[in-house]
Amino acid sequence: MEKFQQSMYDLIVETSTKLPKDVRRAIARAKVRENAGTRAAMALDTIVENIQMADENVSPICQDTGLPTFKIKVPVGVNQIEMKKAIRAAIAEATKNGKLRPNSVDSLTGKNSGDNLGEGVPVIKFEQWENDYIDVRLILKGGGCENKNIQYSLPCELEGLGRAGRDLDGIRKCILHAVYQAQGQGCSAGFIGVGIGGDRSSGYELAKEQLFRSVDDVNPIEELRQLEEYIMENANKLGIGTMGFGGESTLLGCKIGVMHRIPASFFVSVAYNCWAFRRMGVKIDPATGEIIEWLYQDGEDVDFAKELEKAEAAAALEQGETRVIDLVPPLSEEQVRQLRVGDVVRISGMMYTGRDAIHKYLMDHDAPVDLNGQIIYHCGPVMLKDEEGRWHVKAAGPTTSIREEPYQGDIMKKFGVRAVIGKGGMGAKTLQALKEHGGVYLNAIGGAAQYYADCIKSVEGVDLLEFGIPEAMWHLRVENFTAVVTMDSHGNSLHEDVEQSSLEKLAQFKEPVFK
Ligand SMILES: O=C(O)C[C@H](O)C(=O)O
Ligand code: SF4
Repeated sequence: MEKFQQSMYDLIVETSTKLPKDVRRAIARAKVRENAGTRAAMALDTIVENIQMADENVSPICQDTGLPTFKIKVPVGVNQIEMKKAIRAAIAEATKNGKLRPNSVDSLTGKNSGDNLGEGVPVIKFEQWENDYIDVRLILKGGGCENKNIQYSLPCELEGLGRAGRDLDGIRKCILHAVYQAQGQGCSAGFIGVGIGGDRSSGYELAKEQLFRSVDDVNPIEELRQLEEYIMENANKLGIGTMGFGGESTLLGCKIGVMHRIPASFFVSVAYNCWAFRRMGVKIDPATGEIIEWLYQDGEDVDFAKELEKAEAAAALEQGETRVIDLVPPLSEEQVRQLRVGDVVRISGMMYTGRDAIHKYLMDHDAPVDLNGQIIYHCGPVMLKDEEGRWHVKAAGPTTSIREEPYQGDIMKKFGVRAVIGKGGMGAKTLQALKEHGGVYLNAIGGAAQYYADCIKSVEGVDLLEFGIPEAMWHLRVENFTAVVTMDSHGNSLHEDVEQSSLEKLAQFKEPVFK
């Protein structure tokens, strides 16, 4: 088994940097479905470009490399303790090389371990089987989509859909609702795994297990095959679209599993995965530890380079209609008040990262830099330090902004911040503050971590690094950083509009379908 650690390192790097073929095909299908020239089509073009860049740079597709979860099947007699050690060493190595973001945080002290190791992290689950090879599957599921997982206890009342009973039709309603409640915040278009039955923990476990199925497989249970097909057809009618921008592609895959339950409980658990669906698998020779075969690689590959050529043509078409505005901070109130939902902005100059820890800190501390007229970027990047002590950005896409909702408006007013960049949009409190203070919310494309890293020309400083790499305040000099205005200073919010219209569409699915 001497090669096992190297094999695990290769599996981690491949999973973080290259999407499997079945996922690529699903994304290509979404592109075909999307109407050219729309914001959703533009978002999909950025996603495709990002996938291509991650391939070429062998760098993380998304900066959030998740909570690494390994599912391993071993022949009887294989030493699981040694395997665990090798996996932990491979994880630490991949983190050191910038293939994973240091993502393991002590839940009580908030301290980042720095190497992705920690209490219960990574997750490694073993099972024995009677085959003569080892099967290792890995999923890197990020926090934004993990936060959109949801569990229903039937019977229940669902917004838009009414009563959901303890039957197939009740399950149907839960799944549609799960897609609706995620909106664009889990970086739609997404993939869902559904677990029917079990208890609260085994139900979620079953839901996550479904994410290891191939996107193109067919459910062997006839009712579930029908339900999967129904969901794929109808969830895309909710009009949430890529990034929640509205559009035709909201869901890229739906896999449903079932297990027994106890009489009093009836859970439907849904695991939501973003478009950056990073899961991979290998077969391993138990004698040497070498990789015998890569999984999820059947069928046709998608040539995203060709897709990009088509995208360029569409973008040229679109530019005539959309206002594209160049911004160089510091921004004045007047400049910001001129921006309207739907405008595209291109930023050159400085921006400062700030996410959960920074927002909480700024509520009762001074800012380490003058933020007057500046832009805060909701981002937890992957950073590497070179031998001379200079920092380099390895991946830097936006994080889910709604987590900062309790703080954002107050922080903008307190420090004179004029714009925030993130993804998924923010709520009523921030919208009100944008109006009162003269501010704007800019939506970047979630998961496009290579695309944005490329816009960052230098790292000019860092504050509060004691919060850990993802949570520190990084001072970034950018060039032509592109984002869409989705909330403006006149009370308009694209997110509010899409949420409202998708709720109306959800209500169309109220009547029973499966008797
Ligand atoms: O932690 C992050 O960088 C992002 C997270 O995955 C998110 O979707 O908000
Ligand atoms: S930022 Fe988006 S793409 Fe990245 S892990 Fe979070 S949900 Fe997924």
